[in-house]
Amino acid sequence: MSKKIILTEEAPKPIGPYSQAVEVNKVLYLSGQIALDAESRELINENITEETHAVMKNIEAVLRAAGYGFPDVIKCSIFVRNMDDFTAVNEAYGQYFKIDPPARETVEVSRLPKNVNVEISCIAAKI
Ligand SMILES: C=C(N)C(=O)O
Repeated sequence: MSKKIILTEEAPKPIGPYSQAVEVNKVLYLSGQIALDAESRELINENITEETHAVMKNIEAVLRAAGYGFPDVIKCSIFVRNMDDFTAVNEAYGQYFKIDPPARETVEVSRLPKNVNVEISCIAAKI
């Protein structure tokens, strides 16, 4: 069994005791990403569409650092602070998964780190 910790400057540094991603036997477990800009560490949250795209950009950076891409993603978990954002989040998120989208759940939660509106984690695998 092999285990590799992924850390890239192209995505935000972890804001707690977790790794951006951990790869075990060609399966990549990504921590939840929020819309923090990797360089400025500022939140990108003018609106939920922009925020969701910023989250996906961070996910893409972590995937890329590990040698994966969106087509390798098999499962996502979406946490939103307001389920009224469901449609807008879907519209932005869906642009990254146009064919055979990953399995997924979307859950409304009372609060998220740094009071963001959306956090997304995922699992990718080299099949
Ligand atoms: C942002 C996170 N992934 C966390 O706090 O766990």
